[in-house]
Amino acid sequence: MPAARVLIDGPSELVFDYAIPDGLPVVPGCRVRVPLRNKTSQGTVLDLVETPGDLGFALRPLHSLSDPDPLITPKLLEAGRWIADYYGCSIESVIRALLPEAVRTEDNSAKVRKTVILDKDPDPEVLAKITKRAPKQAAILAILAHSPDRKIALADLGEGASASVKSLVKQELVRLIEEEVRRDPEADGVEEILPDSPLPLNEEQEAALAVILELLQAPDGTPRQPILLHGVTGSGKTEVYLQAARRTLDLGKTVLVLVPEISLTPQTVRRFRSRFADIQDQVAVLHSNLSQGERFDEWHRIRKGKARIVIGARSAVFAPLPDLGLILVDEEHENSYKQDQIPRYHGRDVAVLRASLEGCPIILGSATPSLESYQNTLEGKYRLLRMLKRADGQSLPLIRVLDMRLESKKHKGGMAILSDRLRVALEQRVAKKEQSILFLNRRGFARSLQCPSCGHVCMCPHCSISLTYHREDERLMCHICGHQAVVPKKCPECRDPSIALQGFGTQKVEEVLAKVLPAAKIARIDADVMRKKNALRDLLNAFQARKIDVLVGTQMIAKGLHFPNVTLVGILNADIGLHVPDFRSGERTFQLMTQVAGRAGRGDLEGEVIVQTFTPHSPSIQFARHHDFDGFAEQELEFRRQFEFPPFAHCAMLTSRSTHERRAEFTLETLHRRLKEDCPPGISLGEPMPSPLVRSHGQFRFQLMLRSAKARPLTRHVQQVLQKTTLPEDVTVVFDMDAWSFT
Ligand SMILES: Nc1ncnc2c1ncn2[C@@H]1O[C@H](COP(=O)(O)OP(=O)(O)OP(=O)(O)O)[C@@H](O)[C@H]1O
Ligand SMILES: [Zn+2]
Ligand SMILES: [Zn+2]
Repeated sequence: MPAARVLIDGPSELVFDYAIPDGLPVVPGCRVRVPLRNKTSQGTVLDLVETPGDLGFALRPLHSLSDPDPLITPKLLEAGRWIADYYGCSIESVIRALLPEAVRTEDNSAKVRKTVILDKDPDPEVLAKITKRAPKQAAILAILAHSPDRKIALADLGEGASASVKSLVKQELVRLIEEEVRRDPEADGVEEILPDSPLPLNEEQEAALAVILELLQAPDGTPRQPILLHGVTGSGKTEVYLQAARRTLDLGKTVLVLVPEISLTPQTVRRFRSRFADIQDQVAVLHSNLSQGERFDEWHRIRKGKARIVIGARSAVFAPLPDLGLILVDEEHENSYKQDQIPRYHGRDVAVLRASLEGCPIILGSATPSLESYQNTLEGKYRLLRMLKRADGQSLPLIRVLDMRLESKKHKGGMAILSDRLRVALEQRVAKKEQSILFLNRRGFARSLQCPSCGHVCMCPHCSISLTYHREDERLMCHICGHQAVVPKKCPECRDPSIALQGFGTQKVEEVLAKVLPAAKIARIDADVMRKKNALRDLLNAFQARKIDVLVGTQMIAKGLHFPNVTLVGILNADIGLHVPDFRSGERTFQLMTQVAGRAGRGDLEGEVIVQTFTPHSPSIQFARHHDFDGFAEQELEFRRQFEFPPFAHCAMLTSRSTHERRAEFTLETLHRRLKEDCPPGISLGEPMPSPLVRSHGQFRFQLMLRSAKARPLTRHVQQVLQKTTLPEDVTVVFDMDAWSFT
């Protein structure tokens, strides 16, 4: 007799076996009610297990199914197990991600309303009788006959109608049912959706779509290689996604679209809504502002196959779509796909896994592919498709790199925010009624030491990343190998004593602009604006309507914006991101520059990009300037190979945190010592050291980097050590596999 192995809801991760009552169709993924001590609890069936006959006691039977169908499909459950194993987290934490809170709690049960339905008109004779004897009932019949779909909510018939309806039901003239109503997140109708139709594709798009269609139509069970679609900014990737999605729906299958963050990609979402305006009720957009009730309804609409296109950020990778036919991952290089809380999965990587389990094609698209995905194409794991021309026939914008060391001299040692060149370019645009966007690079934080006159940055001699400045003890430290140096009194390069920290914010930029461009309308997008509901959308709409001349923002607005009247894009401090202690800093700078530059010249007008930097010769800036992804990738991959960084190794972070500095440090040192004992071959263990952000939210943080060509042995080794180590109560230890953040 198989028993059900049930994971009980709740933080304690209890797992018990229960006997299955006869005839109850229990399968893995089902939600069940079970007896626990003297109460009833809910849980999720993880597995069916054979119990030995001589257990010596009888297993308690489970009570019932909470839902007639398994809420987690076998494939999603399998993906869940993979995540737990790969990222070293508990299956309970993964189940929480698979089944959102809103779906697990029973209080959010579907909203139903009583609805009266008229299936056929009553005989004229019968009707005549009713009209005479019961005019109220006759009136209800008349209303129904004229209602859309010949049905109406009981509540809409007004008070006191239920007795009449009851009587009509008794006479079998109408039916009364309980109908589920959708809590429609778009019901407030804030945005009008204008339908649009497919564009005739150009040659490159046609070729890309043909490959995707071939995979779509391949017989079930054919292995399908993931596709990396490298298309330059404005090459029309979205159009390819839209047409591939339509074909998938035509085949009777469903489509999952992952975007970096819904609030940051309003234009992409709007294009999907417009293209599928004819089947608007089949489109589900999962964003973080959904109420619990709305989330519950959308989730069930998806599971029942009513919503056949799902657009969402990383957690949508678990959307319970039946018959999944296609997965699209837009801007696959974006680091927001990595979840920064347990379970710390990477949405793109889980999407690739899910596609392989579901046997469906997956397209990873980007103008600046991640080196991980690109390396996978070089190794033949993924297939590379390219679109190197802009869809509208325009050329890629001209990029000018401005050496800010010269500007700084002009401003007598002070930091120039706006070069003369950029200021003049802005003035010209304002005069011509063309629009400009200015980006301020705020990735990481300016903790590296950079000389304002020559641009020199203090680097680690062993790791080729910048050293981090620690104010507390006036030291520079490498966050990979632990190398330490004293803060130089003069720039080692040019002897300038004003070597200093740099950093300014969007607000400061707005102030400066207001002074130099008094006639211009200037608006700013930053974290403050993002916190207000609809503020971003309203701002972008105003920009679209040309009510704003200059838009200032951080790179968080760089994604997917398409404004034909923008002819100038400025990047104020292109190299700040280069000097954060992160081996991906060069890659991020290249991506940022390319993406941001791609916002210029997207209409009939030609675009210009001005990049201000203290390190004009840095390779990421030069390759971006020449729109040379391959050149950049070749050089950067060589560096990663030499220093054993991803994609040539998996890189994990172990972090300890506590309000108690010594205890956090001591804990990590203990773990380090234990990790060192019988460390499996192939794992390279870094040294424990303070995190770059050594104090955050009142907690002290220490970190340790681990690298390994193979992921599993690393995760297992760390898990084993963690399991046999008792941590002090006030210390939290976090393990992050394939880490994307090193601060
Ligand atoms: N075949 C086509 N013919 C004409 N215009 C097209 C075609 N395909 C796309 N476009 C238009 O070109 C512009 C850029 O396309 P799209 O935004 O899809 O590019 P993208 O590759 O997704 O860009 P990005 O990566 O920069 O966000 C859009 O205005 C789109 O409507
Ligand atoms: Zn210098
Ligand atoms: Zn180092």
